Amino acid sequence: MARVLCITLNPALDLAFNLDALVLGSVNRPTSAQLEAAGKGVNVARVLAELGHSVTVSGFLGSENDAPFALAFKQLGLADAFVRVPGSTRINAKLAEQGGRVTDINGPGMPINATHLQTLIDTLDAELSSAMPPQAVVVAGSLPPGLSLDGFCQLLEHLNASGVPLWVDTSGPALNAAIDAHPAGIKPNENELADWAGDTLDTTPARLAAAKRLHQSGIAHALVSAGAEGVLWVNAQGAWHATPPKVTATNTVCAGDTFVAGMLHGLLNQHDPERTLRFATALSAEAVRHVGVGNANAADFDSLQQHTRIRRLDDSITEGATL
Ligand SMILES: Nc1ncnc2c1ncn2[C@@H]1O[C@H](COP(=O)(O)OP(=O)(O)OP(=O)(O)O)[C@@H](O)[C@H]1O
Ligand SMILES: O=P(O)(O)OC[C@@]1(O)O[C@H](CO)[C@@H](O)[C@@H]1O
Repeated sequence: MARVLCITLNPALDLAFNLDALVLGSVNRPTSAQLEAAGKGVNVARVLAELGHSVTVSGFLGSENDAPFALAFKQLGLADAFVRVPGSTRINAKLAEQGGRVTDINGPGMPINATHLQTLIDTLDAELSSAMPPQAVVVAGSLPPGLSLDGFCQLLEHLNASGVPLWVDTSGPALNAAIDAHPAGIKPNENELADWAGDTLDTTPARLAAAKRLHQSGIAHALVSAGAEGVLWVNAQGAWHATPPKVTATNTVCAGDTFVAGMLHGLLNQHDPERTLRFATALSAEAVRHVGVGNANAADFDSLQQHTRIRRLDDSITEGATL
């Protein structure tokens, strides 16, 4: 099993409510509520740890409410390299209705300054130059207030310079900056990538063209996801489309993070591309059936994998996928 460093610059406590139907402007009484240490990189770390990898988590945490994170990291066996900064980590509300609609209310997060960023870079340097350095680094989620795009680029350049494959999953202007940094892997969804692509990506050919452009720009693993319509993957060995199995989607919040973790799991284990993509797609479909990340130990996980459709989109030779 591999060592992975998962960085969440703007983590969150996710407050997930299940509601029959959300009524705006009224008192809503959810049927259940759950508070969990989260944020995209933390979610990726959860999945990888459950799959048996050795995972270190880092980023910025508010020192005033870090107890639920410390507890979750202990329970999951995650090594905690988060930099504590004054203040409270944000709380993001996830309102899931019976019909499958999910409303996310994501707070801005705690302000970060240049000293905090330098402390983080020093912390990450220590991880990267340790006797057992990570075999992959993931940076996932939005940027906290005070962390400029220049600061983000500086961080990405620094991580890239270590030579460890870097995967980035973010949105908005930070996504464009990440693409320019040429990480090893990237997985925007079709809406997040539309701005960079200069077009709506509402068809498979449009998403394939965008994924090819991403790959040609120097990104080894270009992935574009589109919810239930599946995901496109372009790398040096070829191009694939995966269609997830049909499931009842009750909470899609962690689907993308589960997918990224599933891809890394396959690549780090040097599984072939089809097996890698099938596993990641089935695991992310598993995730949308409930609150939280996907569970590869679900009783019907084999069946979910069997009902995941993988299509090769080109004629090039398939070899083992590498990170
Ligand atoms: N309704 C669904 N049914 C089956 N699988 C789904 C569904 N929604 C998402 N998935 C799976 O999850 C993967 C990622 O989903 P999506 O494209 O919504 O990513 P995302 O927008 O990054 O997710 P997130 O909500 O975590 O930010 C998809 O490629 C698919 O495999
Ligand atoms: O505001 P960001 O950083 O873009 O997204 C944060 C977030 O919505 O992403 C995860 C799901 O992917 C949640 O755990 C978390 O609340």
